[in-house]
Amino acid sequence: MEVRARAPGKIILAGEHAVVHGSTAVAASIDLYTYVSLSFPSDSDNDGKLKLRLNDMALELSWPVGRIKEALPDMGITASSPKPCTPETIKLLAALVEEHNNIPEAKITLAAGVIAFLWLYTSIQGYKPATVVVTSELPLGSGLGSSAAFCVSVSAALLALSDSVNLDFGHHGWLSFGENDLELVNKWAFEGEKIIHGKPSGIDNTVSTYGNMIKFRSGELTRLKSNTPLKMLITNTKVGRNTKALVASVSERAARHPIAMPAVFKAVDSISNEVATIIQSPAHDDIAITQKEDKLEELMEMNQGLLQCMGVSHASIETVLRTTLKYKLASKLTGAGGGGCVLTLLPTILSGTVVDKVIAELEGCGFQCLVAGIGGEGLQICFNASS
Ligand SMILES: Nc1ncnc2c1ncn2[C@@H]1O[C@H](COP(=O)(O)OP(=O)(O)OP(=O)(O)O)[C@@H](O)[C@H]1O
Ligand SMILES: C[C@@](O)(CCO)CC(=O)[O-]
Ligand SMILES: [Mg+2]
Repeated sequence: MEVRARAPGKIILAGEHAVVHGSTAVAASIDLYTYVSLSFPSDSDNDGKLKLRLNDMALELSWPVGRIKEALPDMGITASSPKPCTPETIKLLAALVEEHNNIPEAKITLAAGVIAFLWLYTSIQGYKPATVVVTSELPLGSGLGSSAAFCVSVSAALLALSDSVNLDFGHHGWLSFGENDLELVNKWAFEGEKIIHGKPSGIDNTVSTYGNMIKFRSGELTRLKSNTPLKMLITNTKVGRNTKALVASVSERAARHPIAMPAVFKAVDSISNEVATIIQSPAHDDIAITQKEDKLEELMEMNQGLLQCMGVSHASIETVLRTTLKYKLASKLTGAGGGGCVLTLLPTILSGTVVDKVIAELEGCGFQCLVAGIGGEGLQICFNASS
């Protein structure tokens, strides 16, 4: 039996970073997915190994399961009750990653993802030999939630072949989890995100699990019903960055300015709440749609200004902002910033010719543009009984 899971990436429309400090944020899933397949070997091809193939990194890692068992304290399988990985266990897992696999220096940020994988695997499936293959349509480390999509799809595949969820194994095609199972996947994915991000708010794994558009504050999810389709241009500056380091830098700034920074976070909270209200407000004609879009553009610009206050913008992001402003279009960074991706609202009345011109100019700067579908399906799985 093989199971495949797919979990989407996301954009944050308002509130990144501030959400880590208790403010509201608004996020939507995008139609780019990370896929994970999990299969257990038959008796004849069981070589006693856990194999992890990371297609996006062109890497195959493997460990004898006996060695994993020997290296870790006896934790037992805790699939139905997610728990955090202790700093001591992270060290043991890091040593296992180093011991059996030479991750090239250029791919070293990958180690945190592999440690998260091993934590999820051993907690949910124990020490069974298996093959796990990961492939993603998302650019990694660019602000589109690749780490969350990775943690959600890995957790879902592992749980799907455990006794802790209730699924129809005979179902053909993509299948959604029930509410309780979604909650379990989301909790495990959050534990994985903690290993990769240090101090995640949980918004990325939550929007990847549930899909659509959400408002999120202090771990609380509110599903939003958008009344008008939003079209966003996503520009990848291709400047590499690391969410863990950026989240830590904002926390350090907050510690240095204990009066000023909470005021910044509070302003972001008001912006996110206004964005959520506008998104859900009815718009029956073109004039109302344009009015909504004008307000959203202004709020995006205000949010970007506050992200600059937090110190997470970057010269490449400023270049995208200046370029889109020439066409009177509003933009903001999305995700952790420091490079990565920028969102530009494409108003409904904007002509295709202008969109083409903006894209050509941005791509002329060496950036990569994509127009992704917003607010689609969250996590789904698919069984392949024949394998
Ligand atoms: N398809 C994948 N294969 C292997 N590792 C992955 C994959 N996707 C994500 N990762 C892990 O996640 C890390 C990137 O996470 P990071 O949080 O820095 O960026 P992001 O999630 O893309 O952006 P953001 O958190 O701002 O939305 C990678 O270095 C790797 O450890
Ligand atoms: C920067 C951040 O706010 C969003 C990253 O997509 C981190 C988080 O909320 O965990
Ligand atoms: Mg991430």
